[in-house]
Amino acid sequence: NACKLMAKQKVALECLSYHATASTEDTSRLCQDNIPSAEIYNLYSFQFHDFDLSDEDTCRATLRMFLQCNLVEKFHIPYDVLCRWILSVKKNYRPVKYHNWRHALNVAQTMFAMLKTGKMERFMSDLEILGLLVACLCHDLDHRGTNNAFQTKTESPLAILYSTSTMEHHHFDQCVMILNSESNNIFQALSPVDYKDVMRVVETAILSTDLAMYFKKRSKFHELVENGEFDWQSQEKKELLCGMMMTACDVSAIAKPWEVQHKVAKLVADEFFDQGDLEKLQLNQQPIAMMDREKKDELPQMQVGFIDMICLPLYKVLSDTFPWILPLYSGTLDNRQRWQDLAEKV
Ligand SMILES: CCCOc1ccc(S(=O)(=O)N2CCN(C)CC2)cc1-c1nc(CC)cc(=O)[nH]1
Ligand SMILES: [Zn+2]
Repeated sequence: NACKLMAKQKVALECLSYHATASTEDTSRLCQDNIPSAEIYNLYSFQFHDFDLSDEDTCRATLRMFLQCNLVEKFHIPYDVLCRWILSVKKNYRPVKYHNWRHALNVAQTMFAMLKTGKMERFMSDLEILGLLVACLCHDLDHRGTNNAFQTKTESPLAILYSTSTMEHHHFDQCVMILNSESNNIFQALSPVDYKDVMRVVETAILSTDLAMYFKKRSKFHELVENGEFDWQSQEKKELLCGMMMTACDVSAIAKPWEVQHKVAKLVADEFFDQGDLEKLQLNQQPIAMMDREKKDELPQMQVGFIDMICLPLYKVLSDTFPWILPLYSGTLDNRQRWQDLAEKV
């Protein structure tokens, strides 16, 4: 009957999440590790990159960020649960060229730097800081290296489940699946009210990483900044600010020193080109220029467009209110010149 079917499905899901979560060995190893300082990992800097970090270092750096924000004490997160959760999140990223675990780490580190070095933490409650870090680490979980349009075009099961912000709903789903897995719930000690609130922060933040949502919300955000909005404490305004911060972190590779930006842009391009190949072969369709490796010469000009359309306006409006994140604006401006020079050479 239906109850038995539901029970079977529940068991199957738990079994699935069992295999999707970290092993006991990996967890205890990370648990015993000594965790280098935030300065050793350069976590306070807007120029951070992960190129020299081993996989284990990426997990230790993530632990260090939680420790620096005192989140373990404030929310009574059992240390072994936090270690297991970090490893489970890492395990649920696929080895695609760009939207992998290291992208998630970089996005979380930019959030950490915006909160600390950018002094934005003063506008955030501890619960919001916890939710934002968790959202950054989980925001692209189980990404397949293909975008929302591709899910729709191929009528993938995900597009049938979610017709808008398809991938972003799936990323949040995966985040919930991990939290509901045995000894992976870092929110286990929170009160029911706090649990509901932090899950709302995480869900809103992850869904706001759909660039289509960013375009919708940013005019409202500009309006608030123009009117000299300071308190940012109303629920609606806070969610708007958190959404803008998530996009700022998600695209922050554009603001990194040129050597870093150049390497990361190649990873982005390679992943886009792989999708373009799939569209040509699987769908017999001509991909958009951004995903067509025959048009790689147009890449520098596309980056200038990306900077002008998405990145600079966002970093400008954010740094108008939060001046200490200006390095994101200036770093992007420097890279704009580099891409412009390359665009003129071709
Ligand atoms: C580097 C390979 C080319 O990369 C791009 C090409 C075009 C544009 S776009 O702004 O014109 N635009 C974005 C919205 N799409 C719906 C339509 C196309 C953006 C990028 C880009 N995106 C990211 C975020 C994943 C990172 C990055 O470095 N570059
Ligand atoms: Zn992302």
